[in-house]
Amino acid sequence: MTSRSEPLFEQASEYLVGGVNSAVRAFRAVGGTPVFMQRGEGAWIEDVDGKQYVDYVLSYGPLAIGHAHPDVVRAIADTAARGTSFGAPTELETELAMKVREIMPGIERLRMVNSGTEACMSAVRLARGYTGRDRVLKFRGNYHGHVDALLVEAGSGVLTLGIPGSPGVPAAVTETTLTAPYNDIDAVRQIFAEYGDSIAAVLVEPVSGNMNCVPALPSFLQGLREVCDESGALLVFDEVMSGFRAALGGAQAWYGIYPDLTCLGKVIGGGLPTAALGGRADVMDWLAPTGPVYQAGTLSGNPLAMASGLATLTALSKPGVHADAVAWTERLLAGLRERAASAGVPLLTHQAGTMFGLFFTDSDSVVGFEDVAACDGDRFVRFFHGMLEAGVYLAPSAFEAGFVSTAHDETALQHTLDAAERVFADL
Ligand SMILES: Cc1ncc(COP(=O)(O)O)c(C=O)c1O
Ligand SMILES: NCC(=O)CCC(=O)O
Repeated sequence: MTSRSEPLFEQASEYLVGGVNSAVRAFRAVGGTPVFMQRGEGAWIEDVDGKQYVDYVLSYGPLAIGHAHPDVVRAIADTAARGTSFGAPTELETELAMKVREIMPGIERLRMVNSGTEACMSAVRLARGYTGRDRVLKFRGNYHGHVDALLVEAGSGVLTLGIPGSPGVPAAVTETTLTAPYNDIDAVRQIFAEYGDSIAAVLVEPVSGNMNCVPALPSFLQGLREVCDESGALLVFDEVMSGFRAALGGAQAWYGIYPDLTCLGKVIGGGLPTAALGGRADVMDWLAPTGPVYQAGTLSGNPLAMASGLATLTALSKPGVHADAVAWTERLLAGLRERAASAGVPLLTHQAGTMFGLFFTDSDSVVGFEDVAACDGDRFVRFFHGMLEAGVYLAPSAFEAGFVSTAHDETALQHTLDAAERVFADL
């Protein structure tokens, strides 16, 4: 079947690098042409040929209440009609910050930024400024945006495209970056025994969503909290993905383990470009203008993004709304496991609230990058294309997490499970 996506992609590739504006959108790992989309409503997206898909990418996470939610569309339109940006404070910025603090009480003070990358970049600078130390520790397979110092053994597109450490990042910049295997607290303790006095921060995805979906072991996060408390390093949870998803209050609420700083992104903007760094007021106040650590942004706290984020978090935090989406995700995964088992396809699933992971493996435990890499990649590629053909949109990589929204309903569930039953039969 020829699709309008093919000529559009060919044309795009003449003008845009690789035809895309984010490396993960290319179909390099699965083959074929990226599908061009033209609209979305609720759980569904429509491609340029008019074909409909149940969407489990949701713009890589932000659309927690689905596409084009009327509250979000109205909030953006009403705000835009009054002006799109001022370079001066607006009430909306405080309103969104208040909403975030209501949902995540550990976050006393925030700074709005434009992307998850910026939030993580500023977290590293702030931690270094606050502690007067240079080193940071991150984990293999975790992704914190394309921050120079953090593009070391990173997940997401770095993994998918097999780019080990990115050219263009000077060795001097990553000399102060230490890495350890995810979920391995003994390795962390060894690193702290050697470098503890010079570590400014430990950055971790408390639910890793960039090497497929791998939740941290509670003992691992607890251990990180302890080593940070003992050594004076700051614990930074990168909740760009897990925020408002692992639980409404993020992974920190899910585990009951609280970081010093939190990076937020994706859902906080409800599909418009905003993100935030937040945390303990005494640390956050080291940022300019109250403190000496410089941070700024022309469009930071943009009114349209604030309005979109506020409408999204308001709808999502109504009683039972997030919980219903979590229950829906459970039914999705149970249905997929049941159908895979009937077809004799080994399938392990992970769930963290409205995030999920599918692993084609006989193993009953996936806790680190090596376990993810050992899964059957060819089977994933066949599964991906089969589901795409059947009208189910998944990320084009076995190293990405899946996402569910509050708009995913019985129709979407049945459509997905019927598709999976047919696809599993041919795997
Ligand atoms: C955990 C995590 N941190 C940081 C980022 C970077 O966010 P952005 O793509 O908005 O720069 C992402 C996703 O891209 C992410 O999943
Ligand atoms: N897991 C991948 C992402 O969350 C980011 C998407 C992107 O870089 O476009």
